[in-house]
Amino acid sequence: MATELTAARYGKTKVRVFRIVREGSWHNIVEYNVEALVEGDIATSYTEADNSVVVATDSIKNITYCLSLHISSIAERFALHLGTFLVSKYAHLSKAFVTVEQLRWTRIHVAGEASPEGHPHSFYRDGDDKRVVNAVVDATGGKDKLVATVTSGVADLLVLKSTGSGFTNFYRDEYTTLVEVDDRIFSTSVDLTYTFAPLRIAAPTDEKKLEFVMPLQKGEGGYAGSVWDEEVPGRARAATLETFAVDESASVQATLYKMGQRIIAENASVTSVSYSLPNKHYVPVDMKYIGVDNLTPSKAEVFTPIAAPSGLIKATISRT
Ligand SMILES: O=c1[nH]c(=O)c2[nH]c(=O)[nH]c2[nH]1
Repeated sequence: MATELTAARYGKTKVRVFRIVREGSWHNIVEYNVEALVEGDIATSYTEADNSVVVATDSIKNITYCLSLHISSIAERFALHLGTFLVSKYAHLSKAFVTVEQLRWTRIHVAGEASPEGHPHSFYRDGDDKRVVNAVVDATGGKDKLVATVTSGVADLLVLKSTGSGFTNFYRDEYTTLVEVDDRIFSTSVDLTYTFAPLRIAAPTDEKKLEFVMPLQKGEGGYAGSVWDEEVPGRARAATLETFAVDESASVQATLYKMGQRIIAENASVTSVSYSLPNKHYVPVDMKYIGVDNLTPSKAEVFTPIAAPSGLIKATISRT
């Protein structure tokens, strides 16, 4: 029997990092869940039990912690830093795939407090949605010609509107039982990713590569391609929420497209936007048994949330 190793990638996942950035008594915090996987000349570790080519996943975890000392609040920057480090430090590793999931921590505001920016060291979790960054750092064209592809976005942003949504004029045939409605609940858990133009990254020159800090901020130079814009995550989240709220939704599909159009329009560095939107159905309860009309869409007040099945609407909108 002939076999061949056709793909191989390994690394550490679920590396949990919490970092305090101390500016005297003023603290900034970030919490990341990190995955860092690598590809390269590692085939013999699978095919010949040759561990000499394996940078242990434990070491990859340790590197993640070390680079955490350089964390800024910009998850993209951290992901690129880690990916660049891995392919620069190890000659035989040619690609790094880094995913950073950032959890929400928002500063608490205390009534009468001195600082309008909030409490110096106290925070709360103000939502279960996460910022998610995927960075691929590719050294296959040479260690001095690193190319990075970055997609960022939001996961698990749960939204609901109680009207301003309908679904009519859909295709009908012998399988159609769905009734047209001009008023319904629209709820979804937004998964959004947006892609930046590929970046060229200056190879680290620092001998001690741990001290190498990514030259990724505006004006620092060292990379070509799109201009890095730290405001994109906030704008993309706001565009998603606001479009969802104000759109007189003809369908999940139509609202999704408007959200994507707005993100592309507002963010020059974004080349494409993808959404994955489950249509979380809420079914009006038939309350005829107590003489209440709860089935007329615009009058319905009592619903059963249906966990499964749900619709699932996906699309990518690209700049042309
Ligand atoms: O917005 C919607 N899009 C659909 O494709 C669909 N299909 C369905 O049954 N309900 C809905 N709603």
